[in-house]
Amino acid sequence: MEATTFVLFGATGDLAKRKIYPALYNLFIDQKLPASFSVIGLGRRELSNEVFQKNVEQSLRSFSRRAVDDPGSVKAFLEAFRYSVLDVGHKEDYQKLLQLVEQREAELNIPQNRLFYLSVGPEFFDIIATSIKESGLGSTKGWKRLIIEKPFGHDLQSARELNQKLSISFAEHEIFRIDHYLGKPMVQKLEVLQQANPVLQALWTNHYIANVQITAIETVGVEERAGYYDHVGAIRDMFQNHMLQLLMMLSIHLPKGSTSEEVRLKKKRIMEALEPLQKEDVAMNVVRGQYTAGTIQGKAVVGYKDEPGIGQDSMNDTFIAARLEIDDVFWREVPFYIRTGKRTQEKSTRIVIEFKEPLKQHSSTYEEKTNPNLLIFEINPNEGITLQLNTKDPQHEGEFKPILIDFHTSRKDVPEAYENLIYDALRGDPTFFAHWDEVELSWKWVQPILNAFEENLVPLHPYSAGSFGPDEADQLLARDGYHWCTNSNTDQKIETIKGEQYAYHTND
Ligand SMILES: NC(=O)C1=CN([C@@H]2O[C@H](COP(=O)(O)OP(=O)(O)OC[C@H]3O[C@@H](n4cnc5c(N)ncnc54)[C@H](OP(=O)(O)O)[C@@H]3O)[C@@H](O)[C@H]2O)C=CC1
Ligand SMILES: O=C1O[C@H](COP(=O)(O)O)[C@@H](O)[C@H](O)[C@H]1O
Repeated sequence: MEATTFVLFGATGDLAKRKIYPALYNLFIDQKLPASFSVIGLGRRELSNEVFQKNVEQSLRSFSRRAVDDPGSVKAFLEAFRYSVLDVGHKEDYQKLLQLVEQREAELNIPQNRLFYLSVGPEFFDIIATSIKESGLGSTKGWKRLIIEKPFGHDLQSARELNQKLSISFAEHEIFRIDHYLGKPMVQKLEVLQQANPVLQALWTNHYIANVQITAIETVGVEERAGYYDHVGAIRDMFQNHMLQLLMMLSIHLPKGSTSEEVRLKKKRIMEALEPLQKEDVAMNVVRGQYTAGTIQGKAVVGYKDEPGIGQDSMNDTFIAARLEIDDVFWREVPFYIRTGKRTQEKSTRIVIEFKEPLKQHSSTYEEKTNPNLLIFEINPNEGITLQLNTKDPQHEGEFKPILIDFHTSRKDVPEAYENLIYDALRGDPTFFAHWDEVELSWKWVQPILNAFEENLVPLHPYSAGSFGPDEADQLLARDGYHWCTNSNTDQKIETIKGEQYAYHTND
């Protein structure tokens, strides 16, 4: 991997502390960083290099999945870090930064490969990109890349404006838009699993698949993010980006050896084939909810309106469920159900594929006793794949009973999303970053929903914290004869498996 200078805007912030430093450290331990690597952290507050390095070390101790117990490794890692004060609006700070970058490049005798990571509020993306160009930081003899955090715009128009501004300073192939769901190992495996398994390839169509359910629910509430979250809600925070990316990754068909360009093109095709919603149809296909007081894992929690920083009149959505259809030859008439929400009963990110039951109409007894075949991709907090099949139960007069074929991975062996993504950006591999075309098409699809919410055309359903969202989200599926497959009605009885192994379980 080529020697690189990693320039981190927002080096004193929460994301840097919790995700970026631990990811860099884990890559360092795994020898996945360039041999010559320089990090320059930026923030408004005055810090010496020593204090900055101490802060980074503290973040490793708090958040790294790897042990931080070898003083030699920790020291070698921290030696790469320098700090410079920068206020995004101060031109002279960029000149100071340029001098420091060049000085470090000279000291380490490395080419001018510069990776700029914008871990700051979205209001600064534009000015930083422009200043990188104007200050000369972007005029390198090597390559330059820009990693940009979410949110990418607030709606279709603002996303287009932001992209237009960024494109003055960086070409599309130099922009790496983070969607951390694309860095999750199981999401990255979806592509490989399909390419490497003819059985999955063969089944991946509307001939065999009855419906697809994509869930990302969490027990946490708004936490300390009222200022941000109350303006975006679940629709912008999760649905427009993470959930639609999961839908794209699941539904693309990829031949073996597909390039990153082909992956992006296929994802774009999916978004283009997504049946558009008219504003007037939103209420039929989208459910929005807001949590009220309840109990989560035995603990009483307040409702959204009583959270710090949220007003009693807030109409913000903390839960979204939607029914979507992809109008292409593979997926026509297969409903995709998506739901995401805060303060639900469990933390679970998963994709469930429910298979059709072609013989169902021919035998009433068969119909009564079997369960649908399910293929479940567990993404978070556990990672695994489960296939639910039916077999006969000799102990119960030959009744059908579901069995689960199950593969789970131990969490400590799984790289964090940010590790995968930073590693890819260092190598210049854009496969698991959001291309502008996808971002624009996602906003385009979501825009009528935003408009319908704005005009109050969609009821905001209350749901108790600790539930699975409003009942209306269940009705979305019930109308088509389906129900959400949750942990409690599928694999609740799978034991936790330590290490990486295959297992076979019955579900009785
Ligand atoms: N935290 C998270 O879990 C996630 C965050 N994100 C995104 O990552 C980005 C960063 O978030 P987060 O770390 O939580 O934010 P924080 O508020 O914790 O940190 C913001 C950073 O920006 C710096 N900053 C603020 N104002 C200026 C300025 N005028 N000039 C220069 N630097 C400035 C701060 O430095 P200082 O105060 O020292 O000046 C600080 O380092 C955001 O876009 C957020 O949406 C995305 C997903 C998850
Ligand atoms: O991007 C975000 O994601 C988190 C959930 O991420 P996960 O990796 O824990 O599933 C969500 O809590 C947050 O609101 C959102 O901004």
